[in-house]
Amino acid sequence: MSDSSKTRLGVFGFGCVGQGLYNVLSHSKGIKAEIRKICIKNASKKRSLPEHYFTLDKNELLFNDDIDVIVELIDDPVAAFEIVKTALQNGKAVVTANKKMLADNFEELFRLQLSSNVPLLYEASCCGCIPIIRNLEEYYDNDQLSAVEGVFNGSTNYILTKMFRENVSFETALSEAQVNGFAESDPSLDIDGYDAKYKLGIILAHSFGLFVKPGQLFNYGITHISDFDANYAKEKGYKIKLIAFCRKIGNTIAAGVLPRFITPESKLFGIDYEYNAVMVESIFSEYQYFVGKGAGSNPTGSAVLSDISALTYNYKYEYKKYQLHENLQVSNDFFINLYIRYNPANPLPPDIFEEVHEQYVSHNNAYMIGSVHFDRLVNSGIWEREDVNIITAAEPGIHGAAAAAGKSQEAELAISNK
Ligand SMILES: NC(=O)C1=CN([C@@H]2O[C@H](COP(=O)(O)OP(=O)(O)OC[C@H]3O[C@@H](n4cnc5c(N)ncnc54)[C@H](OP(=O)(O)O)[C@@H]3O)[C@@H](O)[C@H]2O)C=CC1
Ligand SMILES: N[C@@H](CC=O)C(=O)O
Repeated sequence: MSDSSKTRLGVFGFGCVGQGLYNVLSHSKGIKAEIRKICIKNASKKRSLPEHYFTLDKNELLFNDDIDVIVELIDDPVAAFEIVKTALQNGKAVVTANKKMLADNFEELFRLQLSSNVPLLYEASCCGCIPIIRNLEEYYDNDQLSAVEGVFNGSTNYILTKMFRENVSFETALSEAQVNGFAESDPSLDIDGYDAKYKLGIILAHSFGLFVKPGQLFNYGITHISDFDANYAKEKGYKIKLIAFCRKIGNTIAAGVLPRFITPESKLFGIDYEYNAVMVESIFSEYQYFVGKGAGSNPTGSAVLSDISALTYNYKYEYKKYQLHENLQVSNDFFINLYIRYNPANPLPPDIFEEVHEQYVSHNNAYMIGSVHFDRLVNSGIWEREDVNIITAAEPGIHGAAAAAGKSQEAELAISNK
């Protein structure tokens, strides 16, 4: 017999996260919730729960009066969007972990929450069990944020840690990330920086009130990192981590996903394996760091459970930064310090660097480090070249055109004063 005082859950998906949710829920004492039905895709898979839990028919959950909350944990973003939309339209609150589905349809889902007055929660979609979205919504509701950045993808961090700390090959480390359930079903989403970008899109809405399509943000992954790049990092005492960043510069937000050299002094240096970290920089509270497992069955299941619990006290996102109506926009009109390694037989376009701080040329490899206008980088297409790798310098020096103009004026003055 079921207890009618419990929140009744209809769960889509019983893979890594779905099973994590089941496990965490069955060990949680405080929460009054029970799984009523689980919709899966493949009838032939062996399941760890009795058969009566499962169905292949989504309508058995979506149009079931005995189900209060839909928990969407599938790996198909298109099917997930239909499920989430139908649930909200039919008055069922939704919890999801699906960052691609959210990022692709964010504004529509925001408007659907308003028109249906039904909550959609998605803490698990960003950085596993780190409670970043609710903190951005609640704790930082009045503090003015200047930047949010960090390690937003567990698989790439796991792969880079394995490569750097244990000398494991990229391929072996990736297959371990897959076996552990960290990687997406299509792992190119992880290693090419798309997954981190989807999370960045969600974080942009809760940090700066912006709804940005994934196509508006530049992402560059970790697949181009060569032995030469790894040795360069090791000689300097650096690690390499995939970093998602957004930084307010005047009325624009500089944002993107790129690998970055991390110095031992950085708080991100010790964030290894599947751990994620989010640095929040704000005017009044200054720097704060959130650290936790960014992927995996139980950590992600616990973030999903936390949202289910939040629904029991009628929590919903208010999109407080969006309500501020600040005149902000994401733009590539900013400067950033980059390391660009290339084959000296195929030189870089001459105008790619604004200023060169360091350069090296040998028979097979060359690199330059210096300040690059981000829009010029994006439009150059050099990021498509097989011989090129791009890593943000240890001091990213992200700044706007005004600061750059000020700097060159200063330089001119310094020269004329000599
Ligand atoms: N793994 C992780 O660490 C994290 C994952 N996420 C996100 O959580 C979601 C789930 O990931 P994960 O558990 O790893 O994925 P898995 O591949 O482990 O599991 C996917 C599940 O979805 C089911 N499924 C797929 N399509 C449908 C459909 N159309 N209808 C019903 N069920 C369907 C599959 O069914 P069947 O079992 O029959 O094949 C399977 O049970 C993804 O959006 C992912 O990005 C978020 C944070 C962390
Ligand atoms: N594939 C993702 C899973 C969690 O979001 C990752 O590796 O971070």
